[in-house]
Amino acid sequence: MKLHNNTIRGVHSALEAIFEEGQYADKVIERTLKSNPKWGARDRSFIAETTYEMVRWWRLINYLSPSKDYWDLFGTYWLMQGNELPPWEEFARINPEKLKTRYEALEKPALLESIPDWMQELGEKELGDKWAPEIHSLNEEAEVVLRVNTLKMNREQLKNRLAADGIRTYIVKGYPDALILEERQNIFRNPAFKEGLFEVQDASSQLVAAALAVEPGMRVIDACAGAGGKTLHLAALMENKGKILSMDLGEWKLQQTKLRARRNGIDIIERKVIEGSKTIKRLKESADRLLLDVPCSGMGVLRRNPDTKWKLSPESIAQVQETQQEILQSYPSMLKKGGQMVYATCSILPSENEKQIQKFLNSEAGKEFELLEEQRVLAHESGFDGFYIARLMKK
Ligand SMILES: C[S@@+](CC[C@H](N)C(=O)[O-])C[C@H]1O[C@@H](n2cnc3c(N)ncnc32)[C@H](O)[C@@H]1O
Repeated sequence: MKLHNNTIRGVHSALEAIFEEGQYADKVIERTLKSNPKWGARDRSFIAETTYEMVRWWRLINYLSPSKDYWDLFGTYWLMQGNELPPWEEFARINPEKLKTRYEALEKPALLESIPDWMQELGEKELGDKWAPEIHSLNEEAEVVLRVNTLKMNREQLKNRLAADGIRTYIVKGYPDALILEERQNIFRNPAFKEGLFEVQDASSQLVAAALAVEPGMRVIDACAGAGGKTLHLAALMENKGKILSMDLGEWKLQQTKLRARRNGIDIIERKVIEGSKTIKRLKESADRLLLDVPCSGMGVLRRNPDTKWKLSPESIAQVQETQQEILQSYPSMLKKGGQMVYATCSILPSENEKQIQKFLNSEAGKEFELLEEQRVLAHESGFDGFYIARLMKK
């Protein structure tokens, strides 16, 4: 592949914004591409992919690179990918043989997998033998997975519709609404997206709403709804009949659900900002089903958000664990007796998952609950994101 000076500069400025200004990788890439409308499709995908991969391998690249200069870092990455460097003076400091020898001598797993030392220790402690294959898998590029909006068409129809536009997809057993793109591309530009025929949602994430066993006509609360990915799926499973109360701390997040619901042809969603314990108390025993898609470390979705590796810390994980238990202690009061709830995270750490559920069940608030099933979805076993899903019933 031929390298172009200006696209490499685009990657440099994106990396600068991510590492020196602490901005989120996905937002930075979106902005970089938007501000340079002259770049063609190839240049765009080069910039997006290279930035993501350099963020993912940042620790290893920095270890192997002769300096912290962005040209040295890029050149090192380019060689690591098995490419050759053009004879540009920008790459004069890089010695491919030296780099290869240094790489081959590496033994430290945290360097080889390009993660912080604390993350390696935590992963080993929590997952034992499963950690090595899991982190290896979490370093791979994520696939683009669609969820067909069954309110508008079935999966086969969507598959054919996309095929007519030259977009090839395949299906995987066990995920009834999922279609996976054979080739990565900007699918949001396709008219089928604008018509609300699908959402982009990882296959593991699609298991969450499905686990809640909703039925048309039910009253459902999605208590950590964010921008509404699972809310939309719940509405489709309910055939757009009944009521979903979509709640979160921030109004701006819930606003996004409004637009998405309109595109999806959904009109059973009500939004409510959580203003404190009063909001929760007012909804006592009002829901047939409750989804707690709680905030988490995001350690199961490192494929999609590789910058999480560098933003997380043991302290931030401890803090989010506190929030998870607070939510478990208070929100289930919104569920009717005989109702069911799902607690889910996109983390692979038992301390955010099984251990939180056990702590809840052993507490006063958890006394009335029974654990019906739990699924630990690991990336290296499923091929998709890492998730945890527990279904409980209020007796
Ligand atoms: C994993 S995300 C939710 C993703 C969303 N369900 C989806 O499918 O797109 C967790 C959400 O919990 C929200 N959150 C954080 N603390 C909360 C709290 N105490 N109560 C309710 N929501 C909270 C965050 O704002 C965030 O949107």
